Amino acid sequence: MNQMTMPVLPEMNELWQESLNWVPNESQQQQFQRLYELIVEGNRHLNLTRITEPIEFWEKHLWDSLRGIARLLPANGNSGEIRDFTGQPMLKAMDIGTGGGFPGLPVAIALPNLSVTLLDSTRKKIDFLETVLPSLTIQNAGTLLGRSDEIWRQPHHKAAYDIALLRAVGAASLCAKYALPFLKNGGLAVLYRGNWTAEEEADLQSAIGHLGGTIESVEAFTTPVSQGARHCVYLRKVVQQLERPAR
Ligand SMILES: C[S@@+](CC[C@H](N)C(=O)[O-])C[C@H]1O[C@@H](n2cnc3c(N)ncnc32)[C@H](O)[C@@H]1O
Repeated sequence: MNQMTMPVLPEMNELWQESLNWVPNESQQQQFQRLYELIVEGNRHLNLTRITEPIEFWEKHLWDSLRGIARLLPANGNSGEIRDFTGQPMLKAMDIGTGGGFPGLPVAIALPNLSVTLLDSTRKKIDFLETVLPSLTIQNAGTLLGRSDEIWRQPHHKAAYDIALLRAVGAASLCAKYALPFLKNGGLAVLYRGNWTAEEEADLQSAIGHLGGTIESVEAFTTPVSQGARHCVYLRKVVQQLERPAR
């Protein structure tokens, strides 16, 4: 298989359907393919990812990104409104430490009604993403340069988001400290993890109380091609934080 040809097209539709009960439409498939090409190209100048083989890219970047928000994916490829547990529409997501755009870019492609902010503290990565967005013709994502532990203090970012996504940014307790200040009451943080231990959960539990967060669920699953172990930890923002989060 040509390195630039990613098997996102019909070959993978069965796997999308079986594993996520969702199949990208043709335009989303083209955007995934283009994203793959742009990441492979960007990797020549920037250290974006070690994952560049087509199937691995599909599994560890596309599928993995979408597995975390599987509960929000509309069935049968239509782009329905996303609602939170109170029935309010979920409109704004923040991908904290997005790097080369994961999980935020696949999420923005899959959920066109969600507005996704791609936040990273590394200028080169944000500059790269600035070139990627027009190439993908994504209207519902934008970039933000800065550190999460500083940006959240700005009034238009504080408690302003419905969803926070964090993958490979640090310990779960640190991710929670980054995420919860951005969330509205009722908002959801998705922590993408590999293995998950009782120690991590205890550490997370003790970090989130004063930030107004609660562990809603922990989902354990394996990836559909290489059967790698994964966990997604879902945190719910239940009250406004009582103290300033630690840096
Ligand atoms: C290992 S990369 C992970 C990238 C991507 N989330 C992924 O899963 O492929 C971690 C990224 O988080 C960024 N980062 C770490 N701490 C951050 C913070 N407090 N605020 C914003 N970005 C941060 C780094 O610059 C880096 O690009």
